[in-house]
Amino acid sequence: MSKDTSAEDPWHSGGKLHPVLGTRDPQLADAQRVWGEDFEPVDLSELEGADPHLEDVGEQMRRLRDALTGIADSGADLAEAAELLRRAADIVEPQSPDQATRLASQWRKGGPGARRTNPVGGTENVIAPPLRAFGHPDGSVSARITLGLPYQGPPGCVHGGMSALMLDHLFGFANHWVGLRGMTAHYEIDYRKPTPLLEPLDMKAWVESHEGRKIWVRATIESGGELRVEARALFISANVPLPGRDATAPGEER
Ligand SMILES: CCCCCCCCCCCCCC(=O)SCCNC(=O)CCNC(=O)[C@H](O)C(C)(C)COP(=O)(O)OP(=O)(O)OC[C@H]1O[C@@H](n2cnc3c(N)ncnc32)[C@H](O)[C@@H]1OP(=O)(O)O
Repeated sequence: MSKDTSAEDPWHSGGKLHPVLGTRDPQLADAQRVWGEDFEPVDLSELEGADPHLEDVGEQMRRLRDALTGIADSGADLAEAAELLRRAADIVEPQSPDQATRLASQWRKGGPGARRTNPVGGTENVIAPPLRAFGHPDGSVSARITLGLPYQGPPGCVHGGMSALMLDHLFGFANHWVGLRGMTAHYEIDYRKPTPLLEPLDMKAWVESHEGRKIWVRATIESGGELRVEARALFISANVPLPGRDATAPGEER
Protein backbone atom coordinates (compact mmCIF):
# COMPACT_ATOMS: atom_id res chain seq x y z
CA MET A 1 0.00 0.00 0.00
CA SER A 2 3.04 2.29 0.06
CA LYS A 3 3.06 5.17 -2.34
CA ASP A 4 6.27 6.48 -3.79
CA THR A 5 5.61 10.18 -4.12
CA SER A 6 7.34 12.38 -6.64
CA ALA A 7 10.19 14.65 -5.63
CA GLU A 8 8.54 17.20 -7.93
CA ASP A 9 5.54 17.35 -5.64
CA PRO A 10 6.29 20.15 -3.17
CA TRP A 11 3.98 18.84 -0.45
CA HIS A 12 5.67 15.46 -0.59
CA SER A 13 9.00 16.79 -1.74
CA GLY A 14 11.75 14.36 -0.83
CA GLY A 15 9.02 12.23 0.60
CA LYS A 16 10.07 8.81 -0.56
CA LEU A 17 9.09 6.25 2.02
CA HIS A 18 12.04 4.53 3.59
CA PRO A 19 11.81 1.02 5.00
CA VAL A 20 13.48 1.19 8.37
CA LEU A 21 13.40 -2.42 9.54
CA GLY A 22 16.62 -3.21 11.33
CA THR A 23 17.36 0.29 12.52
CA ARG A 24 17.88 0.73 16.24
CA ASP A 25 15.50 3.61 16.66
CA PRO A 26 13.79 3.23 20.04
CA GLN A 27 10.39 4.33 18.73
CA LEU A 28 10.65 1.74 15.96
CA ALA A 29 11.70 -0.97 18.39
CA ASP A 30 8.71 -0.05 20.54
CA ALA A 31 6.40 -0.07 17.53
CA GLN A 32 7.58 -3.54 16.57
CA ARG A 33 7.01 -4.82 20.07
CA VAL A 34 3.46 -3.50 19.99
CA TRP A 35 2.39 -4.36 16.47
CA GLY A 36 4.58 -7.42 15.93
CA GLU A 37 7.51 -8.08 13.65
CA ASP A 38 5.48 -9.66 10.88
CA PHE A 39 4.33 -6.34 9.47
CA GLU A 40 6.71 -4.23 7.44
CA PRO A 41 6.76 -0.84 9.05
CA VAL A 42 7.67 2.04 6.84
CA ASP A 43 8.88 5.19 8.50
CA LEU A 44 6.67 7.96 7.15
CA SER A 45 8.59 10.73 8.86
CA GLU A 46 12.07 10.17 7.55
CA LEU A 47 13.46 12.80 5.21
CA GLU A 48 17.00 12.41 3.93
CA GLY A 49 19.52 15.18 3.63
CA ALA A 50 19.05 16.98 6.94
CA ASP A 51 22.12 18.85 8.19
CA PRO A 52 23.57 16.59 10.92
CA HIS A 53 24.55 19.64 13.01
CA LEU A 54 20.99 20.93 12.84
CA GLU A 55 19.66 17.52 13.87
CA ASP A 56 22.10 17.57 16.78
CA VAL A 57 21.08 21.09 17.81
CA GLY A 58 17.45 19.96 17.75
CA GLU A 59 18.27 16.95 19.90
CA GLN A 60 20.19 19.03 22.47
CA MET A 61 17.37 21.60 22.57
CA ARG A 62 14.87 18.85 23.30
CA ARG A 63 17.09 17.49 26.09
CA LEU A 64 17.14 20.96 27.59
CA ARG A 65 13.38 21.38 27.11
CA ASP A 66 12.70 18.17 29.01
CA ALA A 67 15.28 18.89 31.71
CA LEU A 68 14.05 22.46 32.30
CA THR A 69 10.32 21.81 32.61
CA GLY A 70 9.43 21.92 36.30
CA ILE A 71 13.03 22.50 37.40
CA ALA A 72 12.20 25.75 39.26
CA ASP A 73 11.47 23.99 42.53
CA SER A 74 14.67 21.94 42.52
CA GLY A 75 17.15 24.69 43.48
CA ALA A 76 19.23 24.16 40.31
CA ASP A 77 21.77 26.88 39.43
CA LEU A 78 21.09 27.81 35.83
CA ALA A 79 23.37 30.88 35.49
CA GLU A 80 26.03 29.10 33.43
CA ALA A 81 23.42 27.38 31.27
CA ALA A 82 21.72 30.72 30.58
CA GLU A 83 25.05 32.25 29.52
CA LEU A 84 25.89 29.32 27.23
CA LEU A 85 22.46 29.52 25.65
CA ARG A 86 22.80 33.28 25.12
CA ARG A 87 26.10 32.61 23.33
CA ALA A 88 24.48 29.90 21.20
CA ALA A 89 21.65 32.25 20.21
CA ASP A 90 24.19 35.00 19.43
CA ILE A 91 25.97 32.59 17.05
CA VAL A 92 22.88 31.30 15.25
CA GLU A 93 20.65 34.38 15.02
CA PRO A 94 22.88 36.50 12.74
CA GLN A 95 23.23 33.56 10.32
CA SER A 96 19.52 32.91 10.09
CA PRO A 97 17.65 34.58 7.19
CA ASP A 98 14.34 36.21 8.12
CA GLN A 99 11.42 33.83 8.54
CA ALA A 100 9.61 34.82 5.32
CA THR A 101 12.78 34.01 3.37
CA ARG A 102 13.18 30.67 5.11
CA LEU A 103 9.50 29.87 4.56
CA ALA A 104 9.77 30.53 0.83
CA SER A 105 12.95 28.46 0.70
CA GLN A 106 11.19 25.50 2.29
CA TRP A 107 8.59 25.53 -0.47
CA ARG A 108 10.83 26.21 -3.45
CA LYS A 109 10.68 23.55 -6.14
CA GLY A 110 12.41 20.46 -4.75
CA GLY A 111 12.57 22.03 -1.27
CA PRO A 112 12.05 20.04 1.91
CA GLY A 113 8.62 21.41 2.77
CA ALA A 114 7.82 21.50 6.47
CA ARG A 115 8.32 17.88 7.39
CA ARG A 116 11.53 18.46 9.33
CA THR A 117 10.12 21.52 11.07
CA ASN A 118 6.47 20.77 11.74
CA PRO A 119 5.33 20.95 15.37
CA VAL A 120 4.52 17.25 15.73
CA GLY A 121 7.11 15.21 13.86
CA GLY A 122 9.76 17.78 12.93
CA THR A 123 13.16 16.76 14.29
CA GLU A 124 14.32 20.36 13.75
CA ASN A 125 11.47 21.78 15.84
CA VAL A 126 12.07 21.97 19.57
CA ILE A 127 8.37 21.90 20.43
CA ALA A 128 7.82 18.66 18.49
CA PRO A 129 7.98 15.51 20.67
CA PRO A 130 8.94 14.47 17.81
CA LEU A 131 6.44 11.85 16.75
CA ARG A 132 7.37 9.25 14.14
CA ALA A 133 4.66 7.59 12.11
CA PHE A 134 4.78 4.12 10.61
CA GLY A 135 2.68 2.81 7.74
CA HIS A 136 1.04 -0.62 7.89
CA PRO A 137 0.03 -2.92 5.05
CA ASP A 138 -3.64 -2.68 6.08
CA GLY A 139 -3.59 1.03 5.19
CA SER A 140 -3.43 2.34 8.75
CA VAL A 141 -0.61 4.36 10.28
CA SER A 142 0.59 4.23 13.85
CA ALA A 143 2.90 5.94 16.26
CA ARG A 144 4.05 5.22 19.78
CA ILE A 145 5.39 7.90 22.07
CA THR A 146 5.82 8.70 25.74
CA LEU A 147 5.25 12.36 26.54
CA GLY A 148 6.85 14.19 29.44
CA LEU A 149 6.24 17.32 31.50
CA PRO A 150 6.30 19.83 28.61
CA TYR A 151 3.00 18.39 27.41
CA GLN A 152 1.13 18.33 30.71
CA GLY A 153 -2.48 19.51 30.88
CA PRO A 154 -4.45 18.07 33.84
CA PRO A 155 -2.25 16.81 36.69
CA GLY A 156 -0.05 13.99 35.37
CA CYS A 157 -1.97 13.91 32.09
CA VAL A 158 -1.35 14.88 28.50
CA HIS A 159 -2.91 18.21 27.47
CA GLY A 160 -6.03 17.47 25.41
CA GLY A 161 -4.92 19.91 22.73
CA MET A 162 -1.71 17.95 22.35
CA SER A 163 -3.67 14.73 21.80
CA ALA A 164 -5.80 16.53 19.20
CA LEU A 165 -2.69 17.93 17.50
CA MET A 166 -0.96 14.55 17.32
CA LEU A 167 -4.03 12.82 15.90
CA ASP A 168 -4.62 15.57 13.33
CA HIS A 169 -1.03 15.07 12.24
CA LEU A 170 -1.50 11.30 12.04
CA PHE A 171 -4.62 11.87 9.92
CA GLY A 172 -2.35 13.63 7.44
CA PHE A 173 -0.10 10.60 7.30
CA ALA A 174 -3.08 8.22 7.05
CA ASN A 175 -4.18 10.12 3.97
CA HIS A 176 -0.69 10.14 2.53
CA TRP A 177 -0.21 6.43 3.16
CA VAL A 178 -3.14 5.53 0.91
CA GLY A 179 -2.34 8.17 -1.70
CA LEU A 180 -4.76 10.88 -0.60
CA ARG A 181 -4.22 14.44 0.58
CA GLY A 182 -6.42 17.06 2.11
CA MET A 183 -7.07 19.77 4.68
CA THR A 184 -8.91 19.14 7.94
CA ALA A 185 -12.40 20.58 7.47
CA HIS A 186 -14.26 19.07 10.44
CA TYR A 187 -12.76 17.39 13.50
CA GLU A 188 -14.51 15.63 16.41
CA ILE A 189 -12.75 14.23 19.46
CA ASP A 190 -13.87 12.22 22.49
CA TYR A 191 -11.62 12.03 25.54
CA ARG A 192 -12.72 8.71 27.04
CA LYS A 193 -10.18 8.39 29.86
CA PRO A 194 -7.28 10.57 31.05
CA THR A 195 -4.19 10.19 28.87
CA PRO A 196 -1.16 9.69 31.10
CA LEU A 197 2.20 11.43 30.91
CA LEU A 198 5.31 9.24 31.26
CA GLU A 199 3.51 6.15 29.87
CA PRO A 200 3.70 4.86 26.29
CA LEU A 201 0.84 6.06 24.11
CA ASP A 202 -0.19 3.95 21.12
CA MET A 203 -1.80 5.95 18.36
CA LYS A 204 -3.46 4.69 15.23
CA ALA A 205 -5.16 6.47 12.33
CA TRP A 206 -6.80 5.26 9.16
CA VAL A 207 -8.94 6.41 6.27
CA GLU A 208 -12.42 5.05 6.77
CA SER A 209 -13.78 6.04 3.38
CA HIS A 210 -13.48 8.65 0.69
CA GLU A 211 -15.64 9.97 -2.07
CA GLY A 212 -14.70 12.74 -4.46
CA ARG A 213 -12.87 15.41 -2.46
CA LYS A 214 -14.14 14.13 0.90
CA ILE A 215 -11.97 11.88 3.05
CA TRP A 216 -13.31 10.51 6.37
CA VAL A 217 -10.66 9.45 8.84
CA ARG A 218 -10.59 7.95 12.34
CA ALA A 219 -7.93 7.70 15.01
CA THR A 220 -7.39 6.43 18.54
CA ILE A 221 -4.95 6.81 21.40
CA GLU A 222 -4.55 3.88 23.77
CA SER A 223 -2.37 3.51 26.83
CA GLY A 224 -1.96 0.46 29.01
CA GLY A 225 -4.29 -1.36 26.61
CA GLU A 226 -7.14 1.09 27.34
CA LEU A 227 -8.81 3.49 24.96
CA ARG A 228 -8.08 7.08 26.00
CA VAL A 229 -9.01 9.20 22.99
CA GLU A 230 -10.92 8.63 19.79
CA ALA A 231 -11.31 11.08 16.95
CA ARG A 232 -13.05 11.42 13.62
CA ALA A 233 -12.44 14.00 10.95
CA LEU A 234 -13.46 15.05 7.49
CA PHE A 235 -10.64 16.08 5.22
CA ILE A 236 -11.29 17.88 1.94
CA SER A 237 -8.81 17.66 -0.93
CA ALA A 238 -7.67 21.22 -1.54
CA ASN A 239 -4.68 23.21 -2.65
CA VAL A 240 -3.19 26.11 -0.74
CA PRO A 241 -0.83 28.63 -2.37
CA LEU A 242 2.83 27.80 -1.83
CA PRO A 243 4.72 30.45 0.18
CA GLY A 244 7.09 32.40 -2.02
CA ARG A 245 5.49 31.35 -5.28
CA ASP A 246 3.11 33.43 -7.35
CA ALA A 247 0.94 30.49 -8.32
CA THR A 248 0.91 26.73 -8.33
CA ALA A 249 2.64 25.83 -11.54
CA PRO A 250 1.07 23.26 -13.90
CA GLY A 251 2.00 19.78 -12.81
CA GLU A 252 2.76 20.97 -9.29
CA GLU A 253 -0.75 20.85 -7.87
CA ARG A 254 -0.87 19.48 -4.38
C1 LIG B 1 5.54 11.75 3.65
C2 LIG B 1 4.88 13.03 3.39
C3 LIG B 1 3.81 13.11 4.48
C4 LIG B 1 2.93 14.21 4.27
C5 LIG B 1 1.84 14.03 5.27
C6 LIG B 1 1.52 15.35 5.91
C7 LIG B 1 1.91 15.34 7.37
C8 LIG B 1 1.45 16.58 8.01
C9 LIG B 1 -0.03 16.69 7.84
C10 LIG B 1 -0.60 17.62 8.78
C11 LIG B 1 -2.07 17.61 8.54
C12 LIG B 1 -2.73 18.53 9.47
C13 LIG B 1 -3.99 19.01 8.81
C14 LIG B 1 -4.15 20.47 9.04
O1 LIG B 1 -3.65 21.04 9.96
S1 LIG B 1 -5.07 21.30 7.87
C15 LIG B 1 -5.21 22.93 8.61
C16 LIG B 1 -6.57 23.15 9.22
N1 LIG B 1 -7.56 23.20 8.19
C17 LIG B 1 -7.79 24.31 7.50
O2 LIG B 1 -7.17 25.33 7.67
C18 LIG B 1 -8.87 24.21 6.47
C19 LIG B 1 -9.58 25.55 6.30
N2 LIG B 1 -10.76 25.38 5.44
C20 LIG B 1 -10.66 25.47 4.10
O3 LIG B 1 -9.62 25.78 3.56
C21 LIG B 1 -11.90 25.13 3.34
O4 LIG B 1 -13.05 25.22 4.15
C22 LIG B 1 -11.84 23.70 2.71
C23 LIG B 1 -10.65 23.62 1.74
C24 LIG B 1 -11.73 22.62 3.79
C25 LIG B 1 -13.14 23.43 1.94
O5 LIG B 1 -13.40 24.54 1.16
P1 LIG B 1 -13.72 24.43 -0.41
O6 LIG B 1 -14.18 25.77 -0.85
O7 LIG B 1 -12.59 23.82 -1.12
O8 LIG B 1 -14.89 23.36 -0.45
P2 LIG B 1 -16.45 23.61 -0.24
O9 LIG B 1 -16.74 24.61 0.83
O10 LIG B 1 -17.04 23.82 -1.60
O11 LIG B 1 -16.89 22.18 0.33
C26 LIG B 1 -16.70 21.02 -0.45
C27 LIG B 1 -17.57 19.96 0.18
O12 LIG B 1 -17.08 19.71 1.52
C28 LIG B 1 -18.12 20.00 2.46
N3 LIG B 1 -17.53 20.62 3.62
C29 LIG B 1 -16.61 21.61 3.64
N4 LIG B 1 -16.30 21.94 4.90
C30 LIG B 1 -17.03 21.14 5.69
C31 LIG B 1 -17.14 21.02 7.08
N5 LIG B 1 -16.42 21.78 7.93
N6 LIG B 1 -17.98 20.09 7.56
C32 LIG B 1 -18.71 19.29 6.74
N7 LIG B 1 -18.63 19.37 5.40
C33 LIG B 1 -17.81 20.29 4.89
C34 LIG B 1 -19.07 20.94 1.78
O13 LIG B 1 -20.36 20.86 2.32
C35 LIG B 1 -19.01 20.40 0.36
O14 LIG B 1 -19.80 19.24 0.29
P3 LIG B 1 -20.84 19.03 -0.90
O15 LIG B 1 -21.81 20.16 -0.78
O16 LIG B 1 -20.03 19.09 -2.18
O17 LIG B 1 -21.46 17.68 -0.67
